[in-house]
Amino acid sequence: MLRRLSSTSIKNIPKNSFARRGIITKSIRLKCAQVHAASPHFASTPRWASTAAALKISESTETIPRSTLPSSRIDDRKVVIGFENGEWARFHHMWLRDHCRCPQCFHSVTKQRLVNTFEIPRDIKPMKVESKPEGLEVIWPSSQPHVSIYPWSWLRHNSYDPQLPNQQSLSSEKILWGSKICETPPTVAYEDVTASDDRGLYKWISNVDKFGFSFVSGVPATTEATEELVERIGFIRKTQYGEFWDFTADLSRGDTAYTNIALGAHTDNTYFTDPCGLQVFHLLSHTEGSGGETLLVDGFYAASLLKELHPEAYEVLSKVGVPAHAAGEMGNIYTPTPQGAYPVLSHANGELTQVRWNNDDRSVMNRLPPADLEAWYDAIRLWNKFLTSSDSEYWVQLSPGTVVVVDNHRVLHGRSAFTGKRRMCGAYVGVDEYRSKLNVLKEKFEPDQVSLDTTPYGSSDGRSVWNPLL
Ligand SMILES: C[N+](C)(C)CCCC[C@H](N)C(=O)O
Ligand SMILES: O=C(O)CCC(=O)C(=O)O
Repeated sequence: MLRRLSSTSIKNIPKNSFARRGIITKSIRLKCAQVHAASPHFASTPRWASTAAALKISESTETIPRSTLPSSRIDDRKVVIGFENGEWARFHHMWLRDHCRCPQCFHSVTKQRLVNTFEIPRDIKPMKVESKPEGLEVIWPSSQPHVSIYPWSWLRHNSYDPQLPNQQSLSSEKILWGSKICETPPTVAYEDVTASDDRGLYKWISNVDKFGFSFVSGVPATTEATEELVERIGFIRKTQYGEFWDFTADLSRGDTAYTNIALGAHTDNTYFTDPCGLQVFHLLSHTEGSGGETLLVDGFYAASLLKELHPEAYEVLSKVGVPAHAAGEMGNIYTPTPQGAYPVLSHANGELTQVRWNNDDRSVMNRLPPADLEAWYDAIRLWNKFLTSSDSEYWVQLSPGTVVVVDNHRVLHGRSAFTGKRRMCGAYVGVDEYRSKLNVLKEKFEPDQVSLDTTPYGSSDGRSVWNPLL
């Protein structure tokens, strides 16, 4: 959830002035601090609060005695854990047995479940539970002889009844940006990204995770070096345009990218069920002409402004599916499955997770109830207004040696028209390959507390079976 904490609601801002020049707004997760340059559009410069809200579950009616270990007791269908700080959580017996991660129940190398969930009696109940230093020990009934141990930090992280606060958030903060990002664009040097210790690679991918894009400077202006760089993130995603592309304005493929016309801010692959995660561009040369500037727009930033100032339009863009196609070559007609199922703004758990927008590739809007049609067009007009505002647009002239990688689920890209001979190369990487690499590098450089707490007795290969991502 991206929220801004401020003493002045943004709603006091005049309806049509949406520029938040220079705001860099971080998502609010467990802590929030806002950095912003007061915008002339603000009726009054809001004081951004910074707060680290740590709420305590005070639902418990029990006063659980403080002790060096959490308390544990068996209820009729759940085990109740009383943590040292007074918080408590309950876990169903069935859930505990299903989540045993001893070597018999969970493959310690493949990290796959071995226990047969469906042979666990629905009314299974522990014979005994005991609080041990390494975690909750559960002794299951002799009819189902088994002893399980659940690390305390893992139980707390996975609490669901209730879900305890302050669990280390596994999703990282997002820094939303407008045109002022041009002052400090996220950049990592090629020599760092290609260093064998992967620290620079982690910095690069972390930039993408945080900002939705990042440059790499000092890259040899060759397809070979660029391809190798992309593959440090993950294998290249092959599409109807090939694998690693080296393209120019020759219409060699049935898409306007292979022309010299201007392309408005868009995300690629809206015609795929699963649009690529990353898109990499490296301008190798541009001679005998001009133009061809690259446009980047933070779709999450634009969406956050739309949500604040035109919540009804935000709602429409979050609900109405948009059909799309790629049909520029006789050998294929791509449409997502199901066609028209995916809105401009997708959400999960109430959070904006993906922007899908390419008005050029949009097919016929033939599923809208007639009464909603004008509202949808009004919504995309507002959306376009936010995307194309000088406050949102970040124009940058790429040059040989500078690679840009873009999170195609968040940042829109485009280009200005150009003349002359322009050669661009790059590739797609799947969203899961990108996120997997980020997970692996986080595990290496910034391991989460649960993994740290449990690795001593939860891993055979350096990856804890209690890793909270599993
Ligand atoms: C392969 N390369 C990136 C050069 C061009 C791909 C065309 C992308 C298409 N216009 C879309 O919006 O998905
Ligand atoms: O040529 C460019 O700079 C970008 C082309 C483009 O938008 C694309 O290939 O998706």
